Amino acid sequence: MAGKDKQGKQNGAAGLVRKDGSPRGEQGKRNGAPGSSRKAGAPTGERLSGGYRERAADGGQRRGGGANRSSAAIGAASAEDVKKDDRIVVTIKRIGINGEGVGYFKRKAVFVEGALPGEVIKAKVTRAEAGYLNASIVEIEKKSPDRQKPPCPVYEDCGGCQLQHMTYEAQLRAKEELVKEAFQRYAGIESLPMRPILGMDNPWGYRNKAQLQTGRHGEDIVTGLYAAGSHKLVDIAGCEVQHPVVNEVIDGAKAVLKELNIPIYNERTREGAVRTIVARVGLAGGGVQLTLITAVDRLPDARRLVQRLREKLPMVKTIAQNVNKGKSPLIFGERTTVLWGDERLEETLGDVRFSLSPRAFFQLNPEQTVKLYDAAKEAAGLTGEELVVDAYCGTGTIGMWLAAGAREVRGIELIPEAVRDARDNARASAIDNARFYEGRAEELLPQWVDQGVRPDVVVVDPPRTGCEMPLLQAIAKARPQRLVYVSCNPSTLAKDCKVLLGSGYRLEWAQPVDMFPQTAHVECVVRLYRD
Ligand SMILES: C[S@@+](CC[C@H](N)C(=O)[O-])C[C@H]1O[C@@H](n2cnc3c(N)ncnc32)[C@H](O)[C@@H]1O
Repeated sequence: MAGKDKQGKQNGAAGLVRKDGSPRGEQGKRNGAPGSSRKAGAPTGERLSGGYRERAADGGQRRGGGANRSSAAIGAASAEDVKKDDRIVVTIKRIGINGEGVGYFKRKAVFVEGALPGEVIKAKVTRAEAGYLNASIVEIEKKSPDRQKPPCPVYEDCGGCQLQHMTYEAQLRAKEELVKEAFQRYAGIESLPMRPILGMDNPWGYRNKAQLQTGRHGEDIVTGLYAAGSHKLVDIAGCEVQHPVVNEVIDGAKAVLKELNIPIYNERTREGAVRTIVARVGLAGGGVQLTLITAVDRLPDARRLVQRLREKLPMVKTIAQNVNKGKSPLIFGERTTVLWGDERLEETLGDVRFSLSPRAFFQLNPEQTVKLYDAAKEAAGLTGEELVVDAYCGTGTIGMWLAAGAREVRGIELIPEAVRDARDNARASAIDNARFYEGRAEELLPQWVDQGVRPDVVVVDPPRTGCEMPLLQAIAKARPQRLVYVSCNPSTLAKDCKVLLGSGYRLEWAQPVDMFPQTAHVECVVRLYRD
């Protein structure tokens, strides 16, 4: 999944904040099985919870000689005896899929938020299940050299990033390990042919879009994310993973809303007008698209508001209003009106052009998206003769990336709006050998195969849950020579690869790409082939 923005989801599903201020991870953050991916509110590129406050950074010089112990019970004889609130000492082995440290207590997996590989942690058990323990840091007995002070002052509360307490080099290593470990565990591949992860030279300021809830702290307007399950809005002004121009526009818009006394929406009372500010910067020189999402039809003082925004923020090329009166976690409502400026933001990714309406999806980290798509192109190994199926195609970007090298591309996508965008984007880029079909990949591809369609290359880029079995079966039946699997979830990637390996494919290489530095996300392209 490449830089998916999940436009619809509110960031507010992220972030746990303990009332007592102790490290997070104690309030059922891990609701599913260990290592399971977070589904709700945890799409790629969107905000995940997982900040952490280091409590006892004593450099590992504490009593007890913990540094030499792999794990030790404090008040418990075996892993099965361990209960909530018990203290244990655990050595962290690796980073888990949500950015937490993973260790073992008497062979039982322990998930410790904020802990790093190599660290020895005295931890308090926050959840004791048959197969795993969740625990929070009480004290770091041995500290990793990879630990750093998170640059962001609201790292813990915001929850948008999970790995700021780790150096970037260590983040990249941890992501490679995540991929390897998933293939060992779920596909039985001990020695994955994996290329070094593609990271960023500057792992900050890469997000081209912010969509922030608005609220008031006294006189001030704040923009940020709601901590999960609460009405606490964490102000993330100046967020360092956002593009600086995006931050500038958010700040300027806030100042104008305050100056004109525009009513800010109150999540609790459900009164007020402006509930979300969305700013997207076009890196191809298109300026900034600014959208105010309101809980009311009429934006108060709209004329003066537009005028002041234009004066204060000359980089803004579109000012739009979207109306969302709903209670659901979706950010955008159905109706968007451009109040001033360009209807669309013109963007490019390589040679592909995008004409983006305020709601349209676009990759959040274009620099890394190009690396991901280039890896997909290499994996596809096109000669100009191929029929390529791009399953789960979203707005069609991967298919369009490949179209020039293929005879024909057929994209399949579930969401009608995305299919329309894909068609528009293909037209804008004068790509005439790509068609986009609305439907379920696991239904359409089997139908096509039954009708005798035989793709030479299939690309899949499914949601975190991975591919549906009927799709994998249809691929096995159609026997495309090359299979390109693009994934944002190493676990489901490895599981699906196991099925594909069982149906005659071989795995040539895996290429991890760091689409979202400072977060626990890792994308991966895998090339599979058969003779
Ligand atoms: C990970 S995104 C991939 C987007 C695209 N390949 C890109 O690079 O931007 C997954 C896409 O699959 C779509 N999707 C989810 N379930 C689907 C299904 N059963 N059949 C087809 N598309 C589906 C989602 O709407 C989403 O656009």
